[in-house]
Amino acid sequence: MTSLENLIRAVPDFPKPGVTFRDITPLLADGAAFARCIDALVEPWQGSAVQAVCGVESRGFIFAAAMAQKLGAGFIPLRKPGKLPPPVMHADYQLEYGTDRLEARVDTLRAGERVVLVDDVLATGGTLGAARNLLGQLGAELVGASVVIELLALQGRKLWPKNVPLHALLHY
Ligand SMILES: O=P(O)(O)OC[C@H]1O[C@H](OP(=O)(O)OP(=O)(O)O)[C@H](O)[C@@H]1O
Ligand SMILES: Nc1ncnc2[nH]cnc12
Repeated sequence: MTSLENLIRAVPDFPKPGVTFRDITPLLADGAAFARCIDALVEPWQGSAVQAVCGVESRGFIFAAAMAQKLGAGFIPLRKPGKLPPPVMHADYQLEYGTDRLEARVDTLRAGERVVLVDDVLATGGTLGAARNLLGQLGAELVGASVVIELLALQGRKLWPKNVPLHALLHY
C-alpha cells in the first residue's frame, strides 16, 4: 500500500522559480489512496453535526465534495471572482505566487449553520484566512478546517485562530 506522502510529487521551480509545487494528481489517480485520504479527512468531524463542507476553488473542491458526501452534509463552493451569479460576498487575499479573491453566494448558508472549511494546501494561510472571513460574513458557525498538505516553512497556521481546530494530513 503506497503511503499518501509518496503520492505527492514535488515539482521544483513551479509555477515560478523558488517555489516547490506539491502536486496532488498522483494521489487523486490512485483510487484506494484517494479513498483513504477522504476517510482520514472526515475522521475528526464524525459526530460534530456538520451541516455543510465549504471547499476552496479549485483543488479544494475535489476533497470538500467527497467529504460532504461521507458526512451527509451539503457542499458549498467558495469561488474565484466572476464565477458565481450575484449577489455575492467577497474576501481578498495574497498567495505564495499572486493575489486573488474568493466569493460566495450571499444566500448560500443559513445563519449559524455548522460548517467545515476544506482546501488541499495550507501555504501562507492567505486563502484559508479569506475563506474564514467570508464564512464569517455569511454568518456560518465555523466548526474547523481540514487541509491535505501543510507547508510548515510558510507558517500559514500563524494566521489561523488557536481556538478553531485546523487539521492537516501531511506536513512538509
Ligand atoms: O495558503 P496560501 O498561500 O493562500 O496558498 C494555498 C492555496 O494555493 C493554492 O491555490 P491556487 O490559487 O493555486 O488555486 P487552484 O486550487 O485553483 O490550483 C491551493 O490550492 C490553496 O488554495
Ligand atoms: N507550494 C505549493 N504547492 C502546491 N500548491 C500550493 N499552493 C500554494 N503553494 C503551493
